[in-house]
Amino acid sequence: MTHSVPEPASAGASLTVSLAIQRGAFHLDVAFEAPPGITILFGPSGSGKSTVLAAIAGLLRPDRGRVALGTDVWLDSTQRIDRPVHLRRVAFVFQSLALFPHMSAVGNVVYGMDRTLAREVQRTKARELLARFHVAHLENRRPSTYSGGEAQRVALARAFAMAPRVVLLDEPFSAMDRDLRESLCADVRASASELGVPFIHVTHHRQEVRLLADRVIYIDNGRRVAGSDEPYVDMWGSGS
Ligand SMILES: Nc1ncnc2c1ncn2[C@@H]1O[C@H](COP(=O)(O)OP(=O)(O)OP(=O)(O)O)[C@@H](O)[C@H]1O
Repeated sequence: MTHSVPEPASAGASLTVSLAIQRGAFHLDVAFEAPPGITILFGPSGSGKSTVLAAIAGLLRPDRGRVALGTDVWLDSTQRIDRPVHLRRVAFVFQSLALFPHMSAVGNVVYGMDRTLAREVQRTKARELLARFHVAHLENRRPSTYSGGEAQRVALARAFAMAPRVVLLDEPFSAMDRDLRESLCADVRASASELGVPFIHVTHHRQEVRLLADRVIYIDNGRRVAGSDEPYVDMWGSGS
C-alpha cells in the first residue's frame, strides 16, 4: 500500500515580507519577496539581517509590517494578525547551536518532529535525516562528542525534521573552514531543491553566496540597496 503525503497548501508559495522596526537608534524598513529556493541576505554587520529573520520567525514583533507565505498571512499589523512562532513552522538554524546536550543525535532530531507520529517512525525518520546530512555515525552520541561541523549537521537535520514551510539560516557556517562550508552548502542546496520552500540565508561569506544564491538581497543600514532583487549574478569573480 502506498501512502501519499498531502501537499501543504503553501507548496510552491513565495514568502512576502514587509517590515518596519525601530530598535533603539536603529531603524529598519525593508520589503522583499523570497520564492522557493535560496535567497541570500547580504550586508554589513549591524545592517539588520538577523532582525529580519527574527521578525519572519515571529521572535520579534515589528512596529509595522506584513509577512505571508502565499495567501497564508502570518503577520499583518493593520489587521492585528500575529501568528505565534510554533504555528509558523519555520526552521531556524543559527551559528551558535542549541542542541540539547543530554540527548543523542537521534533524540535531538526527534525533538523537532510531529508528536503524533509513532516513536519508531520518528526514530527511523531521524536516522534518515542524520544519514542525509552525513552524520549517521553520531546516532547514539551526545553533542559534547561532536566536532563543530558534525554539530552543525545535526542541527540542520533537526531543523528539517519538522517539514518546515520556510527555512531561515543565520550565518550557520561562519565558524567553519572553507572546505567544510563548501560541503555544508552542498547539503543545504540539495535540501532546498528537495523541499521546494523559501530558504533565507544570512551570510558574510562571498563563497557561500556563490555556492548557494538563487537571488541576493543587499541590506545596508536597515534599508534594501536599490536593484538588489535580481537573480544572482557573481560580481566578485572567483576570489572569496
Ligand atoms: N535589542 C536591541 N536593542 C537595540 N538595538 C538592537 C537590539 N538588537 C539589535 N539592535 C541593533 O539593531 C541593528 C541591527 O542588528 P542585527 O543583529 O539585525 O544586524 P545584522 O545585520 O544581523 O548584523 P551582524 O551581521 O553583525 O550579525 C544593530 O545596530 C543592533 O545594534
